[in-house]
Amino acid sequence: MAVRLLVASRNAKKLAELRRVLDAEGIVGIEPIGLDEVPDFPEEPEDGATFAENALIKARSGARATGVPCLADDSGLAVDALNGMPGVLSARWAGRHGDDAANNALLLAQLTDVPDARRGAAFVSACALVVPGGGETVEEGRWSGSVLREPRGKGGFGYDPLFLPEGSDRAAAELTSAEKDAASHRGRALRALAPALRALAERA
Ligand SMILES: O=P(O)(O)OP(=O)(O)OP(=O)(O)OC[C@H]1O[C@@H](n2cnc3c(O)ncnc32)[C@H](O)[C@@H]1O
Ligand SMILES: [Mg+2]
Repeated sequence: MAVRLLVASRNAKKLAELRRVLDAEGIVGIEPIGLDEVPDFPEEPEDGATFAENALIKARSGARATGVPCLADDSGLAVDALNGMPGVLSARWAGRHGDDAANNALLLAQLTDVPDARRGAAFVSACALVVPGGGETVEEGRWSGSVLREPRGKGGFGYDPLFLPEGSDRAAAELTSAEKDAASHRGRALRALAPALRALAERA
């Protein structure tokens, strides 16, 4: 029988990406379930200083509350000219959690006078797996690029319309899902976690 794996994200588009990458990895014996399939539990504040700490906060609380192995992602955009911010504050950069349009507008305004040569940035994802009684694993993935001067494309979510991946002539929001997953911070972090997920499936 398959091991249930709670994929703990309240961001529907991020959740879809996580499920897609898990699917593509073809890990036999894992059945991903969402937060809507387990009883409600209180959310803990994502107040860690790093993506890895926050990913662990989320995965630990999901595993503790449900007794089910839990996978969580914490991610964001680290902009060179802003000393790595918005970073762990990416989801609420303009003040209101998850307001992508306001976050993008504020980021653009902050970078108005930053020349093209200094608009470097990277998406970072930390993916954490916490198994009750079975340990914790965290893997990080990075996707380097730069911040555009105006939004382009309708795909993805968050800062994707403003992110030009290194070596690409299309913004992240102009890529197909498969193209984004192959290159993205989240795709890389989750693929690095695949051995731990396979071990979990085999243990059961
Ligand atoms: O914590 P959960 O419930 O998973 O959902 P969230 O949206 O709050 O997720 P985070 O706390 O990890 O914040 C991540 C933010 O960083 C940005 N971000 C992360 N990955 C991104 C991606 O692939 N493309 C564009 N923006 C991204 C986007 O603004 C997200 O809201
Ligand atoms: Mg969050």
